[in-house]
Amino acid sequence: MQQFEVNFDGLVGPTHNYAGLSVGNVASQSNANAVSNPKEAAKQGLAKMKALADMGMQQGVLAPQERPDMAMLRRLGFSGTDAEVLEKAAKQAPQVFLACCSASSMWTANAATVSPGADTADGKIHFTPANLTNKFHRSLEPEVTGNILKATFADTAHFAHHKHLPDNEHFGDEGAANHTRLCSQYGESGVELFVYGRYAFDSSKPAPTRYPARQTMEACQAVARLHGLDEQRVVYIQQNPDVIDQGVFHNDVISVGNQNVLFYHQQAFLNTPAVLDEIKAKFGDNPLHFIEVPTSAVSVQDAVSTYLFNTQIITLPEGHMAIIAPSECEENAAVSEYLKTLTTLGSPIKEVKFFDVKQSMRNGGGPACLRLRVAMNDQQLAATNPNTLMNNALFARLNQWVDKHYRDRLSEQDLRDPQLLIESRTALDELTQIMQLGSVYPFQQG
Ligand SMILES: N=C(N)NCCC[C@H](NC(=O)CCC(=O)O)C(=O)O
Repeated sequence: MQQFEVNFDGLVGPTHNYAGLSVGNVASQSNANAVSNPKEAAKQGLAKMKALADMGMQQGVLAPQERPDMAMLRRLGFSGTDAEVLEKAAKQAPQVFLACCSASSMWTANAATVSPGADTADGKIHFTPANLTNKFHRSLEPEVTGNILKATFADTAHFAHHKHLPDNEHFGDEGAANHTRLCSQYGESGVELFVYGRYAFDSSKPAPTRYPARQTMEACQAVARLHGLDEQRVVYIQQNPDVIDQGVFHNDVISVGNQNVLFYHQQAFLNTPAVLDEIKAKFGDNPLHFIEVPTSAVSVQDAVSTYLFNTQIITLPEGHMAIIAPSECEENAAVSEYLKTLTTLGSPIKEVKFFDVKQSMRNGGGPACLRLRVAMNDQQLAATNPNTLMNNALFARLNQWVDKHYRDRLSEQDLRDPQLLIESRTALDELTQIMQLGSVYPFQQG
């Protein structure tokens, strides 16, 4: 039986824009009100997906969500025709309106936490959509995320879907962005690392003071329980509150792992030596590589501005690993210098490949934010909706679809245009046919 890690990247939605919605996310805040280019954003994402597929990787696509979120605007009391709802919301509550327009579901590292069958009690792949409670615009995602995941991984013989955790900050959950799995081979049982920023029910514990900790310890434990994980193969790690206060709003901004490699910044975690000891003990005797990047080589500030750790570490069919980095890493002297030495350290990482995902980076989303990892075997892959898997035909079809429906310029003013809502729904309706997802969107159900 063959084993793979399949990356499911989020397709950028037609309303991709910069609204400064994420307090604690430096890029989001500093690009507030910049003019976006949804067409370019979607194409940058598709180019990355195609490049990985061309490297021999299994690559999937997750559909974007319906925005503006008309159901939410109506739930919040804006009434009338669709055009009237948009107009009233934009005028009376501009920040609420902008939140309901965000294309943030593109960052599928926050779509869900996924545990492969090798780790779960029943041998199925388990999915729990993230509730994303800390940011209103992101809290709009989990229901439809669940629909899209079920349409992509429909076969209940292989896949188990849970409801997202309670919509409350006590169970704040940001999905795979705070979850890493270490293993020797993808099909063998691994050690799952759950990283949290604070304790919800114990205020005596350390917590950041400037920016929010989005993920709680209690949420991590709930997901591990739901997925039927063995506690002897789970490590709960507290993120260093000082780095959250410097803009590390998710663990995947300061640490990333793949198979037997954990790549992390010196300041990423609290009590690092104890954390590493626990990982080693639970991982067992097979070789394990900890690559710690010292502050003297790369500052936390450079890590945040270049997204050195929001890289994808992938195992190529040839057997060695490559690191997929945003082009910002190449443009920063300290980080590009570090990456040159990284491939000579004797670890499995032998290659660095740079990608331009600037449209996403300006909102604080690097290559790793754009993908959800699902480790699976060939039977599970065969049970996955084949129309979501990247190949030459799907790449060409999705590029055509983007060309037909997406704008190349979007400002705050444009978001209230009722025509944009019609364009977006027309595009998504067609997409559900291309990807054979069924009626996953509220506008298709009402
Ligand atoms: N690190 C990972 N895995 N994901 C990155 C998510 C970026 C996203 N940005 C935003 O939602 C900005 C939207 C705006 O400001 O318009 C967020 O902060 O949740």
